[in-house]
Amino acid sequence: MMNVIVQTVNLTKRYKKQNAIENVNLAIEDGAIYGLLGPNGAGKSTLLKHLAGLLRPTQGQVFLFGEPWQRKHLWQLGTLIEMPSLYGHLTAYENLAVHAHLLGLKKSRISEVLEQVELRDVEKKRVSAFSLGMKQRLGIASALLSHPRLLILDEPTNGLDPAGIREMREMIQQFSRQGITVVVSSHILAEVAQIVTHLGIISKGHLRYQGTLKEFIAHGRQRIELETPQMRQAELLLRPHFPQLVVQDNKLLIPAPSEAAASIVTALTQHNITLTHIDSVQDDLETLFLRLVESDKERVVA
Ligand SMILES: Nc1ncnc2c1ncn2[C@@H]1O[C@H](COP(=O)(O)OP(=O)(O)OP(=O)(O)O)[C@@H](O)[C@H]1O
Repeated sequence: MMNVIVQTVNLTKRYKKQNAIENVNLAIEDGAIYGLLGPNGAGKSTLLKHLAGLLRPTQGQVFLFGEPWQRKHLWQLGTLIEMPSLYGHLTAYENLAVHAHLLGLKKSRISEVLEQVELRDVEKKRVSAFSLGMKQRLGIASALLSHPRLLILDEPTNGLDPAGIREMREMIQQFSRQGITVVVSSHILAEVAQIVTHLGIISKGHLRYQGTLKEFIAHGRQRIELETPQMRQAELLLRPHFPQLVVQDNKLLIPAPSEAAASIVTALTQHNITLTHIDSVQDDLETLFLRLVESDKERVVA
């Protein structure tokens, strides 16, 4: 069995009248790249702040590394939540030196983390001249200083251009290869889908899905799409077997796995119905994600 290093049990945070998160049971395995996905206001930051000890739960518990949350865990935890706090008038190196000093770390560690986030050649540049992406990377460098086992990145791709997003993805994969478990939140599935091993989907404060990316993809509905000049006959023939089939854009859409295609072709051929096109189609990740999130639209978090 895999080692779960982050766990929340019925985690609930209430702000005045509203639960920002409600009964969230998160389980993150050691070595995972866990994508926490959800639309704006879903509760991602609130959840991650609890893991970082920045918020206290209204109800429920947080466990890190198999123990109830404790301050000592901060040594094994690197976080980038909201904008990193940086001194614009100081250089990248000096910014990290401030943190390294507070943590009692050797100066050599600063160069190592600057290397890891590829900022070594601009380490003498003032941070006020940095782009957003460079600032994000410097924030991550700071989070890496204490050799964390677990890295929590809240929307690190927010506001980055496509090249910056790709660099961030590559960096996360690199951290993972070094043995760091990474939790990364985003409101855009496509930005992290290529790299995550696990997904948690949160909507209106509820964790709506949690599992491996593979399991998530398997959730996608499969359908067979076919085209024929004898649409009406084909529909009449197939509807008794597939009551949920629909006709759309001159195609028959049949909710069925790809294995059903062979028997469909046989049945149509036996009835002299000509097929001009047949294909097996699976919902893409974005469609699945939106379906989960939208099915929650009417839900009221009280
Ligand atoms: N300090 C606060 N006081 C009152 N309500 C808050 C506070 N912080 C967050 N909320 C509310 O809790 C809910 C969840 O917010 P949260 O910031 O965790 O969402 P999010 O998924 O991180 O969103 P985003 O992608 O926009 O950052 C929202 O409805 C938000 O308005």
